[in-house]
Amino acid sequence: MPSYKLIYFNLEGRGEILRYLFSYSNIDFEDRRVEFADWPALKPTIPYGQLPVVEIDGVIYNQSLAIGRYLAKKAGLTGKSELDEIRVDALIDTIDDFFSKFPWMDTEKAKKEFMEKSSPQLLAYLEKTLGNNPWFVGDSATWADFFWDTCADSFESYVPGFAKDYPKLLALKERVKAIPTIAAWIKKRPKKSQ
Ligand SMILES: N[C@@H](CCC(=O)N[C@@H](CS)C(=O)NCC(=O)O)C(=O)O
Repeated sequence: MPSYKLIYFNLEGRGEILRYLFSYSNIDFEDRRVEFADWPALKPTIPYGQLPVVEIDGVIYNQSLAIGRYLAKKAGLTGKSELDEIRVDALIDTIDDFFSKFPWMDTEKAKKEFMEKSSPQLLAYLEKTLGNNPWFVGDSATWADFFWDTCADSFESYVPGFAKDYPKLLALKERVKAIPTIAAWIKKRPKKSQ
């Protein structure tokens, strides 16, 4: 088994999907959390100067979704057919587009306004895709379900209740969190949350 070190800030954000995927598969990983004060010194040593990265047997790999897809493949979480893989990737990319546009560094007011204006399109799409099924794609969980949960937790920490009118999407989050290996991770992870 290779050795894995996840390097990310001391928050959930873009690192949490990788922590979920490691945990889901019971893969041991070092969860290195960088303090913001230490980041300027570390940044020039990181490919493309952004986190998260994962060090696998001493080699650094960047881009959270490239790493996520690698881990999801190992875990059988990318979809059961090639066409299901398209559906899973489309969900991942759609949620990621939204995550990238969210004004993380702006004021609380700007975040709330962004959410009010832009989230209905995302949430309606996600709810329609889910329909009355337990998971977004196929008859079992994929990493798109996990990604929705981790990203929604980040949005929720800034704009509480942003998805309150979408009970099926909230129930999906609960289903993800109830998966035993994910529940075990959530129980043991640092309480600081974003
Ligand atoms: N597409 C990249 C985005 C990475 C990214 O935006 N990382 C942010 C934190 S979430 C970062 O490293 N910010 C610090 C910086 O750019 O100096 C990924 O998914 O890994």
